[in-house]
Amino acid sequence: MNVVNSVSNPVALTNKVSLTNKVSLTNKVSVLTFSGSDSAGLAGMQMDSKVQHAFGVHCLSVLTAVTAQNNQHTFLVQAVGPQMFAAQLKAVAVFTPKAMKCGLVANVQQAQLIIDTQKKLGIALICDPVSHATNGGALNNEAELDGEGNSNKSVQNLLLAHSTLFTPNIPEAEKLVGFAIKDSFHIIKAAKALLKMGAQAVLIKGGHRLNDEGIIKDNPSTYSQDYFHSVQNQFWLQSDSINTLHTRGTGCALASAIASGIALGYCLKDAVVMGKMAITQGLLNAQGVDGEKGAVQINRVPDTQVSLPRLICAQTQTQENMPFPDIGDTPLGLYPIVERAAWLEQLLPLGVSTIQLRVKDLIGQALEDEICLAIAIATRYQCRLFINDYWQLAIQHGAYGVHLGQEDLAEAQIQQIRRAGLRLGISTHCHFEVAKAHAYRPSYIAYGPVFPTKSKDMPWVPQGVKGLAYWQKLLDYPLVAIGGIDLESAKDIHALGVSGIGMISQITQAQDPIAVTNALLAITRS
Ligand SMILES: Cc1ncc(COP(=O)(O)OP(=O)(O)O)c(N)n1
Ligand SMILES: Cc1ncsc1CCOP(=O)(O)O
Repeated sequence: MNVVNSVSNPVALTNKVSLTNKVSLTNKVSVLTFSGSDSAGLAGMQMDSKVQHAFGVHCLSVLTAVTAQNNQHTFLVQAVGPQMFAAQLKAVAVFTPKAMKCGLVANVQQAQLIIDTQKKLGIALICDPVSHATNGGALNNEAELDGEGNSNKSVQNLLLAHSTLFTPNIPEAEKLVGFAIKDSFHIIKAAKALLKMGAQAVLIKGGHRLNDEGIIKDNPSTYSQDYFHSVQNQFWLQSDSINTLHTRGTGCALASAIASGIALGYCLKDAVVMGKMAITQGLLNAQGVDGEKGAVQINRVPDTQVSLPRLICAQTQTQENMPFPDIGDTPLGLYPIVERAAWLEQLLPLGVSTIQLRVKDLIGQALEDEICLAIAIATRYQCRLFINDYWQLAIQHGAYGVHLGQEDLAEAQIQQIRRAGLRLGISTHCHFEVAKAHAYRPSYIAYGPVFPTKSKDMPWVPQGVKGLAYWQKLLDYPLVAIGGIDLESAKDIHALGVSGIGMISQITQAQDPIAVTNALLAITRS
């Protein structure tokens, strides 16, 4: 089934409330997990269970095999027999999992039963094709596990054809597509081939094997990058490489983190970003065990900016890898968003230090005149004026900055804005968009809607104060809260320590905009 297209609630197509909001105190959602047991406790079901627990999700555990392995050797692998496999499936049938995850699948019979279960439940299947442990030992080769003579390749082909998301690394993808993957073009070609073979989406884990030019090389490169491909979305997730020995269990952990995100109600592309964040943070926290090589350590929902990948898609323009200029030492504070320059004459004398001109109904000379007038007033009051959308006019007339939405990013010449020395603010509404904004290194990130808003049609679930708190904790960028904020809620939002509070209607529709602005300024200065 297609997570992206088949969710009945249209809101689920785009985003959900934050993780902090989403985890219910009285009931957990579950992920139906099919994996092997790893005697070293570094991968397999042991890792799946830990990761899902970290996300506040319950791990329903159907064991596919028992493996006797450590970091050096795989001693023995025994598939769980058909009777035991069926009994486990029967036992977990009382639950109503929200996603499925499979790792090591021992044989075609198991694969078929997993697929039958997925069809019956109609939930997403996140499939990590496991064939070898990091110690090099085969985990589901045909001789040991499949008495029917079916090869591992047929197990993977079967699962691939029914996966909502399939997450091979490069060697695993190479085996399935039948050609060598040597650069990023081959990765894209392989992703397309895997979709043709039936997967609804793939995430090819390039890991350390890609260098800056997208060419695979043997030495660890400066960053790791994974490629996501579905019919609707294609993007790279790029993170700085982490120098650690303790990398066991990353494949299992990634698929489990993504399945957890789906179970919590996030759409696939957000769950994939969350999964990548979990791995990066988990590698930074990784530890050895008794002096032996250890595993990625995921013990909480990812909550640091260093874990956030840079999301690069076709529309992302070449990066100069330079951040946009900062907004200075003074937080953005109260950030009114107005449609005419005349508002600046009213609000700036009150001490408003950041404002946005968001004109939606003018074109040509009238638009340019409005922008010029706003810049002149803002300059007089030394106020930080951001121009919404019209970046060329903002550059031409020397505005302080530009604010762009996600769609505008594709059309604007970002490098021109950067080279002209203007600040850049970017709107975001979910993990996917925050990771996309991060690739531009903007001056600030705006996140919303915090509450329901009447000022703009928005398909996004309002995040609430808790959702915003998650991003305020995570991001090092100055954060602007926006959407449905009023005098009362402004206090709670300010208390989170956000840099700015963006507002349209509370000021522009107020009976007494001056009084409201003064009251809001008192809050943001407190
Ligand atoms: C501070 C701030 N945040 C968000 C927005 C919304 O911008 P955008 O997504 O470009 O949508 P429109 O404003 O163009 O409708 C904003 N303008 N300012
Ligand atoms: C433009 C925009 N972007 C996210 S919410 C929003 C509208 C904010 O307006 P209001 O403050 O009236 O809710």
